[in-house]
Amino acid sequence: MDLGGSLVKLVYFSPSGTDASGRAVAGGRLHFRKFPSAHLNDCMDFIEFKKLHVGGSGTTEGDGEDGGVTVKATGGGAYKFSKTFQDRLGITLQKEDEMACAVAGANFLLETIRDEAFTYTDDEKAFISKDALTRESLFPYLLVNIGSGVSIIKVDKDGHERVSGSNIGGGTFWGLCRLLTGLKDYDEMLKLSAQADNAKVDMLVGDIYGGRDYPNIGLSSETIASSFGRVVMDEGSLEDYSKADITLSLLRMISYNIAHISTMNAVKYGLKRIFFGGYFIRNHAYTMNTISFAVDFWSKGSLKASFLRHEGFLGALGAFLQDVEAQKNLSNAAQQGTWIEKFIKCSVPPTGMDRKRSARTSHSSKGSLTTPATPPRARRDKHSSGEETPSDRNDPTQLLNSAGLQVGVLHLEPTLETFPLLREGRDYDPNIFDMLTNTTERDYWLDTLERLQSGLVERALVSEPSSSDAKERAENFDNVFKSHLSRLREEPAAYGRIGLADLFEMREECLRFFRFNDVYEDVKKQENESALLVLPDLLAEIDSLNDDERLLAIVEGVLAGNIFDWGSQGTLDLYRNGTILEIYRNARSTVNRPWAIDDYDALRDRLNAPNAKQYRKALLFCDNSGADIILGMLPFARELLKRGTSVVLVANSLPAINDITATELTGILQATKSLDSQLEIAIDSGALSVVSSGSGSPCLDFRRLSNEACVAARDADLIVLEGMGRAIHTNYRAQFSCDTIKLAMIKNQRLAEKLFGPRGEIWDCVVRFEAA
Ligand SMILES: Nc1ncnc2c1ncn2[C@@H]1O[C@H](COP(=O)(O)OP(=O)(O)O)[C@@H](O)[C@H]1O
Ligand SMILES: CC(C)(COP(=O)(O)O)[C@@H](O)C(=O)NCCC(=O)O
Ligand SMILES: [Mn+2]
Repeated sequence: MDLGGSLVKLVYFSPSGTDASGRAVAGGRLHFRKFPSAHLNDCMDFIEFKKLHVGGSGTTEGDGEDGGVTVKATGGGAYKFSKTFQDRLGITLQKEDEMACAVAGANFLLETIRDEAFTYTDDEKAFISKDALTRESLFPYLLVNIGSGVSIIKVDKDGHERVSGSNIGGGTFWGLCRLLTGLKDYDEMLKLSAQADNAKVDMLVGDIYGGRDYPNIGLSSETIASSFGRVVMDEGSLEDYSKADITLSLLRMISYNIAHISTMNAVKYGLKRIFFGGYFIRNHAYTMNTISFAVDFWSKGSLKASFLRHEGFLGALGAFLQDVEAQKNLSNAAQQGTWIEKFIKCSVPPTGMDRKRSARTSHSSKGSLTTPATPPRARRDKHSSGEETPSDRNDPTQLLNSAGLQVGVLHLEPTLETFPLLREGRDYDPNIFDMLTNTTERDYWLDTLERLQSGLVERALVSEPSSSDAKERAENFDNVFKSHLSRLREEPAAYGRIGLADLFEMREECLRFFRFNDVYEDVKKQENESALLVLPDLLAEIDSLNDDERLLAIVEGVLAGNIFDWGSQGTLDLYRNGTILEIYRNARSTVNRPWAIDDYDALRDRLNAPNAKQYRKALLFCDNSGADIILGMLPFARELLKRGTSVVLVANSLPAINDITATELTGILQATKSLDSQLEIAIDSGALSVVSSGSGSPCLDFRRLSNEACVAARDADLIVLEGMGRAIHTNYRAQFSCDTIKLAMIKNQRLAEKLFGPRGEIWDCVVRFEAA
């Protein structure tokens, strides 16, 4: 914990415990929460609700006074509230140095978390690349923590020193603002300042020089000559000024002052980089613009201000990292594993937790952590006390906005690794386009996902006909996911450099958060059963063809099967006008060459040339259930097996839309054994096997693949990526160190045009063959 003058910040780790199959796994999640220091009870309620006071990682059980846990704590409140925590929760606060914690937090974030640091110019975030933030290139730097007061710390590779500070900080802004405007809500103050004109309050250079610049010393007429100086000129009193203008003027005064002192210190110590943290910044555009401008101005362009997304949590995270156990666990796990940030706010507990709580609620004055019984409304409490009110807290939309969504939950996934056959290394970006800079694409996909929402919510409801709270959970899912979408519309860089893959994954995570674990379960089951019925005839038909005809029929089968993607509007529309069988027949008869991307000849030559050397081992990354996997990918696998290639089918660990999961696929393979002797032999001998990918998304990020898929890849010489999510939205340009086949049917008109130009059309296909 970091118990500051204004806010209490809490960082806690929830260990994973066991995975889906019940195996113990390392890793877990780092959560970030803040509470107003004035409402310490809310913080203690939360600790009690989450049972953080009964031990776990980051707390040390049984070694505090009275056998309670100890919690690493920093900030003045660690002293001031020591007794309060002991009395109410039996927690012993173990005091840690504030500067050491801020530095430890900053270093950890900079070295570990993707897109943590960014520069800010004219309302635009530019994320600092990981290469600039390695141990070698990061140090020394200046860390400026703007909390209630300001600490200025010089950080070296092996130590730090608080070189300066200022009493004019976030608390000053907040205090003066309250006095001058009567406003108490911090966010309201910031919002106000966005539509204000500080020139009404500040004395500008132009006010003194009769509207002219003062070019000799580089001052434009717009430069503030004297903050609040205009008031004296105008002989004004408080009523004459708008709250908004006063707020902005204060904000600029304080931001400039801090930036100025920081720049002088950076220059004095010869430091090239300044990172600004602390909750004062609040990811607020005006504040960051002002600080960036001032650093640039006072350093004559030689320095740039950088900001941290976890701005307010440096101290609390640093305190957490002081715990020896926590440190050991994290660094062990992080050595092989990956940190993945997920933006599903756990602010709205699933209703199950709600129940548990109400049963044992007795101490709490406000039932503040429960899920609403009525649908949440997007409104703001007019009589806001300046803090999140219980009604705000019950409102997922409001929570997402007011809780400051620029930080997510950090998942430590010790079993996910970079795919060994990925050729690009550090430069690899799975996404086909950059959502941050490409506004048209961003808008299109945000719109598309928004339009698909109502159908998905309906599906979620239908998938749980006998659940009494399904309606409520579906509504919460809808609200939370939509607020993510609107958050991204408002501030595209809110979550760092996320791409389309992250959006699709976020949607799945949101579903899971509201306990919709597999909304297509029955659809998948039914389509798998139907496809299995047809499989023997299809295999007989395929076997009657000669080598070239057979390969072509098999590839066509994969493409046709890939039409069954219930996440695309195009397929959903087809289904309204025809049966599954009709869609399949029609797809089979229309996937004719030439395809939009057609490397088939090269592929055929590679496989069917007279002396062709067959592949040793192939990894097939599978996509959808039903006809796609059973009538498309399995015959393809069987063909490779026939040629002596061993085949590993890689499928999702967790459900995503109607994608086949590894568990389901294992069941399907068992079922095929009685239908086809070749498959039976291959399965029993281990020549055909299934591994899970580690993913629960319709897309694939090769930087975080399951350990078993990575192990399976070691001696593979062919990989096959199937589907729009895995081969187009992601990995379209990815390059691998072995031969690669990318197969997909494009189920979106606009995407087809984007890929193939004006002649591109929905249902076009991609057959790409790339030699190692
Ligand atoms: N919701 C909020 N409530 C209060 N202060 C906020 C809020 N959001 C941002 N702030 C600003 O952040 C400052 C506190 O920053 P923080 O880094 O938490 O420092 P401290 O540890 O001193 O509390 C406040 O003084 C205020 O300027
Ligand atoms: C989520 C998907 C990438 C899955 O496609 P698949 O990988 O199954 O081919 C796809 O359904 C999609 O992009 N849907 C949204 C766009 C649309 O409705 O056209
Ligand atoms: Mn799919």
